[in-house]
Amino acid sequence: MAHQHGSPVIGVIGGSGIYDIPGLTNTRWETVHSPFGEPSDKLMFGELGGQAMVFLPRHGRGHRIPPSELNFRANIDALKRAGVTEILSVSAVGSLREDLPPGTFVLVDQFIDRSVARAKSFFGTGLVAHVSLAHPTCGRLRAAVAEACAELDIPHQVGGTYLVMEGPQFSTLAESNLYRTWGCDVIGMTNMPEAGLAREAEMCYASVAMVTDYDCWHPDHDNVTVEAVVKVLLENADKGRSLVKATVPRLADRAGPCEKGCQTALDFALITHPDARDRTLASQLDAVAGRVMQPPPDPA
Ligand SMILES: CSC[C@H]1O[C@H](OP(=O)(O)O)[C@H](O)[C@@H]1O
Ligand SMILES: Nc1ncnc2[nH]cnc12
Repeated sequence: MAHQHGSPVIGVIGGSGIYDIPGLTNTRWETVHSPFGEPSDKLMFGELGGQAMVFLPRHGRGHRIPPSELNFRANIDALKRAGVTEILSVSAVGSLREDLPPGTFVLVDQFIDRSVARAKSFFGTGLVAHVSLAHPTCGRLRAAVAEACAELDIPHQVGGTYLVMEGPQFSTLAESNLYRTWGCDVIGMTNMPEAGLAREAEMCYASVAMVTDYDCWHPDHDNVTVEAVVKVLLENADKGRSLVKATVPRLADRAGPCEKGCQTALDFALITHPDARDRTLASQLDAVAGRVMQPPPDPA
């Protein structure tokens, strides 16, 4: 699917509890290959109210893949190849604040990344790039999600800091308390490097964090378990899906590239001289960085 500016294509990455989006029309599951490896699953192409969209279950259908084994690069690269311009991520998170009880949706604007065992960039030796992550999520996309939350009467907070932990074990009490002193709002295991890679791929990225538990710091609540997370997710997954359905049509008439600069993030990011570029890496980056790469010179 080649992308034309003026026709946004929304990609939804569904986290724990969101393995499909019922109600899409003209759907088909398709394998999309990436030079960075295999994405978590096939991509589901479809339409919502006449708006093209693509869905990817982050952990694969059946929740097969743990956070540290997710191929974030393949997932983002595959969505880019599928023509996606804006990514809406839906995730389960623990709350680090009393006033964000289970059932609240936090529209994340910042991350503290404590993940340690993940490939964090598409770029590397032979093609070095540094993009800005000062504002790691897209304000334009977040505003559309906020409007949809208000319309659907979903309890939500616009803005919030998501602490990314490596997992798969949940936090210790000392860690949970530390993250609270850092001013973090919610905790999860997946939004980084996902958001950073979306920025490198010049795609808008917004994160809807659905609070499922109080992690392990709250004296009046049990420590988080998968059972508790799944129970709250089952109560909230329909709201998450409705939110996607209410957000996607709001983006249909947004012509042109994002004014926040997400879709021009690579304009001043590449630092390796064209003559010094690694041809293999450059060719793998055709989808992510093709817009800004001069073809490497032929060897003499
Ligand atoms: C099932 S609890 C832990 C699991 O849930 C979250 O996943 P996602 O962000 O994809 O919804 C969390 O990050 C962990 O991966
Ligand atoms: N408390 C928690 N910590 C990490 N990831 C989570 N996903 C849902 N709840 C979580």
